[in-house]
Amino acid sequence: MAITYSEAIDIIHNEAAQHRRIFQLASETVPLSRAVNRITRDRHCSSERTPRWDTSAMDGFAVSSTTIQTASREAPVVCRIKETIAAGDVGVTVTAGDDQPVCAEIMTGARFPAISRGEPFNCCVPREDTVVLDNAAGSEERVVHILKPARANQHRRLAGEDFQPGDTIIEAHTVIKPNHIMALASIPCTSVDVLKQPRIAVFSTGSELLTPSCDVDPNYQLVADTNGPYISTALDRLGCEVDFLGIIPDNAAVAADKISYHLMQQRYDMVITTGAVSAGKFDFIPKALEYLGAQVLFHKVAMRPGHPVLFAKFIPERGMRQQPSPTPFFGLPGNPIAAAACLHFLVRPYLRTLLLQDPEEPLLAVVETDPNEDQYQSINEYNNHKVIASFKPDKDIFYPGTRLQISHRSVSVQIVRDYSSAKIRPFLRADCWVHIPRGKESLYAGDQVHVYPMR
Ligand SMILES: Nc1nc2c(c(=O)[nH]1)N[C@H]1C(S)=C(S)[C@@H](COP(=O)(O)OP(=O)(O)OC[C@H]3O[C@@H](n4cnc5c(N)ncnc54)[C@H](O)[C@@H]3O)O[C@H]1N2
Ligand code: MOO
Repeated sequence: MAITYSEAIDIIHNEAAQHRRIFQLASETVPLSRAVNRITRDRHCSSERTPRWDTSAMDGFAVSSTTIQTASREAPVVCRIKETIAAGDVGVTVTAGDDQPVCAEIMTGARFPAISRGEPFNCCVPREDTVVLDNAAGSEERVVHILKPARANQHRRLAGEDFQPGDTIIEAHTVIKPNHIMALASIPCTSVDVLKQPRIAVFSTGSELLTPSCDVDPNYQLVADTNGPYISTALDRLGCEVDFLGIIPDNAAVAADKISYHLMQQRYDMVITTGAVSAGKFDFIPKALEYLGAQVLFHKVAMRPGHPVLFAKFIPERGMRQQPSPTPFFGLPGNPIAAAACLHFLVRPYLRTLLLQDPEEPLLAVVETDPNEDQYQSINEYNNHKVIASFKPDKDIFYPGTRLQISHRSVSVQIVRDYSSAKIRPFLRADCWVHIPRGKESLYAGDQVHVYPMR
């Protein structure tokens, strides 16, 4: 008897919550270059102001805006160039002259110079608004004709206008994205303490699956393994350390042996298989779990696709080297889109709870008809709203969809056409999942639904 999707989620949260302390305590320090997609253990704040000094935003000349306020093409203000300052140079003080205004040639990002006396340098005139004259014969000093006035602080980046000491760069327990890496590097930080990465063993099952090395006998209808690569790469993108451990043939004892070998090694925090969980003669996963003494937490969930999914835990044998905690096991269904849906809506919630993340927040979207699909447009009209799909209200449904338009207020979505849990072509067009909760019998154009982007 299948349990409901929300019952399944409760069981999953409950199990994952029992293990999350291990992940929190077993954090590690990684260089910034390997931190993307990992989860911070602590909040990171800037300890410095950035930029550390006032710097120039343009290549040009640091001057006092007062000195050049009358500058024009017809009557340029002529300044002596006393210094040339590159980004990264130490701070300099320009000696003021008695007869003629002075300035410093300054590059983008270079620190603004001080001046020994008089009006401070408070702006940069871009090189394009000046004419530099060659050295006069026998003179070391160059001069520049400033052709335009400038406001105070023009092209000048003030110290601390980016980060101030104490500004939060990233909160604790947050997934590190490339923009965090940029900000962390700027403060500067070279390594981060992150939560332990879940290590996951993935197997495909089925004697019909092609292995990369096998010779194809034309008498057999062999199937390419799509779940192994999909599940492994999707988990990798979620920040897990994944080992794809190959294909298990249709044999419960072989499966039990393979899984038990890895459980004994205590290398993995989770085991995932795809296939062999429904009602067929060769659906051996439940039998293999029995051999291994696993505790089945649920088998079959009222969801589509993914109905035959199985969740269990391996209880460690007494007397193992270190007494580990139970290892969770997900037996995802073999149909590729069912495996993908179960990964998103069952395995991911487990991992989020484990890694101290809140449940994924869906987007709210309006369902639209697909103008190329006339099948539903002629039938089932109700209040002028076209019926997009009808279903038995006894399960949660997850359709692959395509997001059409995002404005600041709404997203609209189309269900992909020709959907089937065994067909890969419609899934190729999808960029999100649409969740239709249990209890709904028809989906009308204009209905609001929850949408989960595929990443
Ligand atoms: N009598 C019943 N039959 C089926 C039921 C049911 O409740 N009663 N459930 C159906 C549903 S829903 C699904 S989903 C599938 C899932 O079955 P299994 O998890 O047992 O998967 P298999 O039978 O091993 O394979 C199903 C299908 O998927 C292909 N497959 C399997 N693994 C892979 C892979 N790694 N890459 C690509 N394709 C794979 C396999 O060749 C089969 O075609 O069961 C329904 N049947
Ligand atoms: O999980 Mo099955 O679709 O519902 O193929």
